[in-house]
Amino acid sequence: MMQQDTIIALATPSGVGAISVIRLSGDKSIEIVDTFFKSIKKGKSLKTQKTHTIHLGHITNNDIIVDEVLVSVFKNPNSYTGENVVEISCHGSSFIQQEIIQLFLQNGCRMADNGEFTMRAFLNGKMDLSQAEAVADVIASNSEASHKMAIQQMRGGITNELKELRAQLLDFAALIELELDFSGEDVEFADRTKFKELVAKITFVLKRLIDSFAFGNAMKNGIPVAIIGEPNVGKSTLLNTLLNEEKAIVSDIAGTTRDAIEDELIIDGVAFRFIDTAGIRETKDVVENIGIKKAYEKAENAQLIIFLIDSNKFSYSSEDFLQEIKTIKERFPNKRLLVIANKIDTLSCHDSSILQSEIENLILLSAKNKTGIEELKAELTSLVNIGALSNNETIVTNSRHFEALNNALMAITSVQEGIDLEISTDLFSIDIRECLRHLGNITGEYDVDKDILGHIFGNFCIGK
Ligand SMILES: Nc1nc2c(c(=O)[nH]1)N(C=O)[C@@H](CNc1ccc(C(=O)N[C@@H](CCC(=O)O)C(=O)O)cc1)CN2
Ligand SMILES: Nc1nc2c(ncn2[C@@H]2O[C@H](COP(=O)(O)OP(=O)(O)OP(=O)(O)O)[C@@H](O)[C@H]2O)c(=O)[nH]1
Ligand SMILES: [Mg+2]
Repeated sequence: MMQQDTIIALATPSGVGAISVIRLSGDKSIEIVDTFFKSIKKGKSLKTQKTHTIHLGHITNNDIIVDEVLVSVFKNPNSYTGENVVEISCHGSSFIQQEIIQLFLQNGCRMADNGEFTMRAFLNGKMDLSQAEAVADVIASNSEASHKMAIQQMRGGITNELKELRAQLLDFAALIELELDFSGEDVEFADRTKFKELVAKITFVLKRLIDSFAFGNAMKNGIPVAIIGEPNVGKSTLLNTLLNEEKAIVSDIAGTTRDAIEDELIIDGVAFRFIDTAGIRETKDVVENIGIKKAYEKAENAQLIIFLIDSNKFSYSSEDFLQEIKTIKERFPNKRLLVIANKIDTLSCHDSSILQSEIENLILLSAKNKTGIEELKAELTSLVNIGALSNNETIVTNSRHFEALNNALMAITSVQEGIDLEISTDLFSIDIRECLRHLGNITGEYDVDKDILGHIFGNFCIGK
């Protein structure tokens, strides 16, 4: 499916830089650039150059030199898009970038849409859809973990995981459908034992991939960590200390924070999204109550909860202190909870050692004096199991893939039920086809809906 137009876009960020790259793709890209390119070697034409070669010369317009440039030539089908591609590396002035792009727009090119280079790479079979999607993730990755997952995906992670199983299922689908053609004659082409094994294997792999999504999604977008506790315990101070920035207002007035305030911090290659919330207490203030409700919601949706208590509370009453921890644990029975005693600087050494010894797994820190912060960070990273990442297991991070995997699992479960109930083959052959369709959706194997492509590539930047 060859695209007709030759497209052009700035591949590097707009604005001034040392060098900028302008990229063209399409049938006519080489000859269009050739018209305005004067090689330093007299009479050298780009059209006769080999693929993957670089040429020094000038881009000229009506004999006026626009810039001295390096031009790279990639020839169909040996390029990123699979089409003829030309890249012009010019000096990174905004004026030069615009002059060159305008020149080619007036001479047979059109502006590329968002992600159109990568969409063409997909349409020309250079990569499958899940790999093309991963290109956007690679560009967006901002931590070691998100980068690792995106690169793995771009290299075909999920595709490789499913390719073989899908091919085997396809074979069975064909055999079973063949049986249907001979339905009167009671023949069995498909080996039932092998088929059952395959269905079990597919179910197993799908479940593992589906299970990886919660982790993968959190790692990609930053693991949400809600900071909650009573007013004035130092939640906003902790947020600011972690971020090393005066992000939230701090004051000794109880009820300072109303709205949830959040920002991302990368610790040991993992992105965490810390969410400071309104202090939880009984109040008649309408706005404050909205904030408190929100605090509970944030905690509910977070992956981890940091529960902050003022250490001084322990000095007044260790029972109240313990009761508060108990209450919050009961409120969030299914959450990872980190209990932190703050303002440890105001406690005597004696009191803090009692505190430490009496309560298990308590982290003591001073958000204000920045002590105990490294211990907290170490605790946070230890709670995140990045073992899966280092084992190079495929981790699903894309919600479109997650949905397709769930649909495929539903279909294969129906197949399994069909086998168990020994219903006639023609009934579950539909479910096999359904499963194949959903698996094919991930890689874009079947005719992909134009809207879906538009949606996927519309989120890319221009020039990618
Ligand atoms: N200058 C530049 N840098 C870039 C890209 C690009 O398009 N241009 N890329 C864009 O994202 C990435 C690299 N990806 C690329 C993937 C394939 C091919 C390519 O030419 N493939 C051919 C030939 C392979 C060969 O024979 O060496 C092919 O697949 O047939 C180029 C870049 C990152 N860096
Ligand atoms: N001594 C001491 N004071 C602290 C510490 N952390 C915070 N504070 C002080 O405690 C007061 C309340 O701090 P905030 O960070 O605004 O408390 P908060 O939990 O966000 O309060 P609300 O937003 O009202 O729920 C401020 O005066 C801080 O300076 C600490 O570690 N030691
Ligand atoms: Mg606050």
